[in-house]
Amino acid sequence: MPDNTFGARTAAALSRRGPLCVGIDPHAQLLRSWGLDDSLDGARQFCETLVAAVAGHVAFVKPQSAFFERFGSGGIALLENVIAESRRAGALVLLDVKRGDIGSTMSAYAQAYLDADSSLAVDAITASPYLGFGSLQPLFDTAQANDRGVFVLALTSNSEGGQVQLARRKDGRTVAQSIIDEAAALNAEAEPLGDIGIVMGATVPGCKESNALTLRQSTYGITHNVVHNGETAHDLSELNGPILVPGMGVQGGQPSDLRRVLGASAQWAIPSYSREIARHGPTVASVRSVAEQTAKDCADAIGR
Ligand SMILES: O=C(O)c1cc(=O)[nH]c(=O)n1[C@@H]1O[C@H](COP(=O)(O)O)[C@@H](O)[C@H]1O
Repeated sequence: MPDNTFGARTAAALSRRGPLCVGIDPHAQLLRSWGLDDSLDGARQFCETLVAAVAGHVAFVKPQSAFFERFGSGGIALLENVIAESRRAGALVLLDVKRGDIGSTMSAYAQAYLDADSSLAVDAITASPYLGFGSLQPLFDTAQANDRGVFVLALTSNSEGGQVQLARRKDGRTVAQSIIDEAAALNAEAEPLGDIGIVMGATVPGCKESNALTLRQSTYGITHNVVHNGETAHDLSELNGPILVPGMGVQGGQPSDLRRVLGASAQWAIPSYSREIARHGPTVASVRSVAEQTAKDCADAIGR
């Protein structure tokens, strides 16, 4: 297996730099809390500081496209700059765009974000499988041809996600489990890791392994809730791919949730923090220091 695949580059980055993804979300409230205007200029200063603080130190940075798109063409130019500077500093860039459309349109998104010739080309993007997992095939094909990756939403961190993602299919699996299984099929036999990641929020119910652990403790008085979680609990044991874990920090997720949600697959966790890290700005030193401490806390929790 060539060293240059996205899976191989991810495994190397997690070993070398530790398990952390820092979100770059030029959010109006964050800009104001840094004493900046909620304007393109403010966003530029915010991004320059974050990139200087973390892109040479953490495994992944994750700009969220919407926070750039809101400034129009100037915002897209800023995003291009963030991508180029972050990659130059050695971070893998995961662009959070959550694209999901019919296959022919997905080919155009693939060209925009995963084709090496595009000015917006990144190492990986997030994608939504809710027009059908197969509709994402053009992304998978372009990613493979360009040594890039795709992170497919499985069980998201927001409380509304379960309405769709925990629904049961006729075969008894949850929709989320079927997405995990489809990703696993694409990653089968890849070494050291496949190119197709999934997204699992830190705020979701535990995986089968951690539920088994909790059920064993049921003699000590654990509630019905645990049994219910057990029924919809997911199984990641065959995934063989990286797992983006948003919902950390401000949304309530803690490093200890990594094992609870991912079980042994936590070794491939990429815990993602946006506001929780950025709120320590506006200095490069304060942002870098909290990012380094957070990466260490996550590594300790995972046992990396
Ligand atoms: O794909 C994501 O990054 C994502 C998935 C998810 O399930 N939940 C989630 O909050 N996110 C993103 O993570 C960022 C929020 O991170 P915090 O500021 O750390 O809460 C936003 O950019 C969200 O779009």
